[in-house]
Order: sequence, then C-alpha cells, then structure tokens
Amino acid sequence: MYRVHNATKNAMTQLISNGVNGHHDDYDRLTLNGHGTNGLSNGTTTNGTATNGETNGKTTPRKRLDRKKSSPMMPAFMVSAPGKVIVFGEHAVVHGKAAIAAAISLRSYLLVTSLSKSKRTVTLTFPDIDFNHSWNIDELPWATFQHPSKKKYYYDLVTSLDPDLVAAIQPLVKDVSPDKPADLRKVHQNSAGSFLYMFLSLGNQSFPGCQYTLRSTIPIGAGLGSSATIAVCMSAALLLQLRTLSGPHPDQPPEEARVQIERINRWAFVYEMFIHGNPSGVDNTVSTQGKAVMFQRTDYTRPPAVKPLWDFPELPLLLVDTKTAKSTAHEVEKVRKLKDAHPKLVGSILDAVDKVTHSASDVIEHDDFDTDCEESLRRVGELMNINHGLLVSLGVSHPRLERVRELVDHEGIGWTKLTGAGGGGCSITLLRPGVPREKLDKLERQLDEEGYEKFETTLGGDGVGVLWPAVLKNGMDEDDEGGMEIDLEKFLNAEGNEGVERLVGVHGGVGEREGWKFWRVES
Ligand SMILES: Nc1ncnc2c1ncn2[C@@H]1O[C@H](COP(=O)(O)OP(=O)(O)OP(=O)(O)O)[C@@H](O)[C@H]1O
Ligand SMILES: C[C@@](O)(CCO)CC(=O)[O-]
Repeated sequence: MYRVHNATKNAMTQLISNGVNGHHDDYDRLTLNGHGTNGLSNGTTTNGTATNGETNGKTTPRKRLDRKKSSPMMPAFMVSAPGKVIVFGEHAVVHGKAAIAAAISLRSYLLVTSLSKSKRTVTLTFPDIDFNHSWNIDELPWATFQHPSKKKYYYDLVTSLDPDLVAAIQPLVKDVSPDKPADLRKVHQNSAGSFLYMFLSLGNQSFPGCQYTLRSTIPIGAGLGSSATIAVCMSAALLLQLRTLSGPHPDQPPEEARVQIERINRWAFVYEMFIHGNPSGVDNTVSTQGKAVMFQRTDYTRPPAVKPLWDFPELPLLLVDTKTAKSTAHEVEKVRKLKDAHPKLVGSILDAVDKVTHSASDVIEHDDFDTDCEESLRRVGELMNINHGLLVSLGVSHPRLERVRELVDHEGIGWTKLTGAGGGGCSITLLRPGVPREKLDKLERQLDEEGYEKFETTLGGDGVGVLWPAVLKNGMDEDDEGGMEIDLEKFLNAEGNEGVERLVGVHGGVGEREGWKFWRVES
C-alpha cells in the first residue's frame, strides 16, 4: 500500500504555496445553507444557455440568461464522504444482481481552496498516495469536451466513457509522475484521468484556479470503497463550485435533497468508471446517500434501483483488514473472464448470490429481527457464510481472508465473509452473541500477531457532507468568533487518521460537530 501520511517539509511548502485560502466575503451568495437560489431553477450551463436541470435526463428549454461577468472568489470549503461495507452481493451486483451495502464511519475529506484570479491552475494534492500535480486551465482540451456532439451537463446521466474524450486527455495523463515506480504511476495517472474527465465535462474555461486536497481515513484498496469516496467528494465539490446544488440545509424538503444526491451520485459514477472500468455503482451510491441500501442495476443505460434501508440494524461486526492490497478493477475483470469461460455455471453462482441477498433482506426486514437474539443473527450469519463460499468459487478470495475465517470458525466466534472486491482487502465477521471476552481477546491478539488490522467502525452513518466555509464551530483552537478555520497547512499537517478526524472529522471525537451539513433524504 502506498500510504504517505506526512508530506516532507519541502513538499509541504510547495503544496501550500500552490494555493491560497479563498476569502469568505462571497459565500452567503451561494446556494448553501438555504440562503441562496435553488440550483434546480438556476441551472445556467457553461455556454450561457439556461436549462431546467431536472432529473431523469429530461430538459425543457428556457430563456437565455445573462452570462456571469466574472466568477466571484469562493471561500475555502470541504466535502466529505463515507466508505462502505458490502454486506451481501459484491461482484454479483456488477452482473445485474442485488447487493446490500452500508456506509461506515471511516471517511474521506476534500478541502477546496480557490486561488487568486491571476493563477490559472488546477491542482490535485493527494498526500495519502504521494500525488501532487497541476495543470494550466487554459491549456486543457476544452474545445473537444465543449463540442455540441460531446457536451454533457450537470444533470445528465452518463453511463459510459466517451473514447474520444478519454483520448483527448491522454496526452495530459501520460505526463503524470514519470519518475514514480510503475504501479504508483498508474494509480496517479488514474487519479489524474478521472479528475480531468469530470472537470472538463462539468467545468468550463473560465473556471477559477483552485486546489483540491484530499485526505482519507479509509485504507486504500481494502474493499471499503475508498475510490468511491474520492469520486463522491470530487463530484460534490465541482457541482458546488458550479452552483448546481441547493442545500444542504435543515429545512430542505426530502424530495429536493434527493435530487441533489442523485446529481452528485451520477457524476461520482463517471469518476468510478475511470478508476474501475466497469463499476456497478453500488459503492458511490451508498457513499453519497449514507445509511444502508439495497442496490440493483439491471440496465446500465438507466439509473439503478436503490431501496434505502433506513432501519438497517446495528449488526455487531468485526471488520478486519488483511493488509493485502488489491485492485477492484482486477478482481472484477477476473470474474468477467470466468463468466465468459463458463457462462451457465457462473450464471448460476451469480443467481445464487442474488437469492442469498434477497433472503438476507427478508430476514433483516422482518418484524421479529432482533440483533440481541442468537437465532436472528444466526440466520444472517449463515447467509454470510454461503455468500462467502460463492465468492470463493468465483475465485476472489485470498489465503489471508481464509485464515481469518479459520481463526473465527475454530473459536466459534461468528460468521465471516470477505467484503468488497476480495483478492485481499477486508473481511467482516458477524459476532455471535455471548461470546466470552477472553475468546475475542485471543482472536484479536492472534490477528495482531499475524499482521492483520482490526477496525472499529459503526454502520449506517451519514452520506456526503459539506462544510461551507471550511470553518468548524466546536473544533480545536477556536478563534474570537468561536470558529476554527481549516486551512491547507493545518489540513496537510494533521497527524495520521486520528489527526484528520480530530481536525475536520464529521464527529471529530468530540460528538456531533456544528458546521458539517448533510442532505437529509429520509421522508
Ligand atoms: N486516500 C486516497 N487518496 C487518493 N486516491 C485514493 C485514496 N483512496 C483511494 N484512492 C483511489 O482509489 C483507488 C483504489 O480503488 P479500489 O477500488 O481498488 O479500492 P477500494 O475502493 O478501496 O475497494 P473496493 O472498490 O473493493 O471497495 C486508488 O488506486 C486511488 O486511485
Ligand atoms: C466488487 C464490487 O462488486 C464491489 C466493490 O466494492 C465492484 C462493484 O460493484 O463495482
């Protein structure tokens, strides 16, 4: 894994000098916090043509609005999105079957800082993967992306990448990180490509210079949806900068909140397509919406069926990271090849996974389901074991995942399955009620000795959140007005996951924090 927590002093100075913190004088004009206009009715497209940006891809022409003369300075702001666990149905979901996924409390945080007007660059600063790169906005291939035959709008449903557009950004992507080892270079080039594709699709040449700095508390490539969180953060940030989102604010009607969530999710999917090749969209969907969902996409040209599971139970789960990095794209491709080679057999396995997911949903949603009752948990646990067995037969387990199962099964501690893409990554164990503390301690010691990492996380948390401006009310080091501005230096200097959580965390170890806002989609 390529996790770099603390950039060196020199690198840091360079990263910081790329960006200046935006002024705060214009933020109350924007669409956040309920004070601004509704992005739905104010959907000015980048070429000055006004459209009604309603969902379902339908547009009604509206009268032309005046083009904005200059773009006002933005305050620095942040967005955050949660990782996820897939409880049932990974891989099968790529082939049109159902999956159940829940948001977790580990999150990614993106700080967006505007540059002074004369600075015409856009910079990605991703210290977790040792990546920092700038492009001159005026040198990007806008003409190709803005061509009427190619142009996409913020409300569009994009379900495949356009090969001509991918080709247009290749010259910019291939220059990224020439001196890094090949595997890291590939990761950087993927990050660059997915960002540029979305930036050029949504933005325009008069976009202000800015810097996007990302830090995450989610292990990378561990099956916890790290890439989807980056996709969701980037999508939300760009849509906010383009003033195409309204809220989040406390009085926002749920149906309006749902439109914003849907919009963010659509573009997050585009970002994911670039990183993964063929994602199902379950990761970005649960990361955007939060809580838990039952997800199915049978027709890739249409939005998926997403059933929110508001009352998803607080399952007693042990989340274990094998510390063996994998690539989702690689594991998904392996299953596709197996299916091509044995279509009927693999088709039956995928159908069986679908049945397991539906059975689990029935059990969990039944009135009698009780997380304190052994019988309830046993039924879910057995389904987890069956799901894992089917994933093994698809070839996506790993000896280190099997070792976790062996240790858990031997002590009768619970039921284990891999979660996410497999091939390494994480497992989840549903704990049997009443297991003696000594047994759990023994397991934890053993896992620790063998180089596993245990994660404490809760399921079903909030989805994408916004901190606008990047000032926290009850954080640390509050100023005279009782707020603490999160600037680039503080953000980059925060020590490890704990430091990031303490500085900007949605909970921050100090309880629910004022400042972070979420689209509330429950009705
Ligand atoms: N903290 C981060 N900073 C920058 N890029 C990241 C970060 N975390 C993830 N990424 C991007 O996501 C990629 C990992 O995605 P991948 O799908 O392989 O794993 P995952 O999303 O953690 O697992 P899964 O899809 O199985 O849930 C990285 O190669 C990188 O491009
Ligand atoms: C393996 C997979 O099913 C889940 C990855 O978290 C891939 C996907 O759904 O895109």
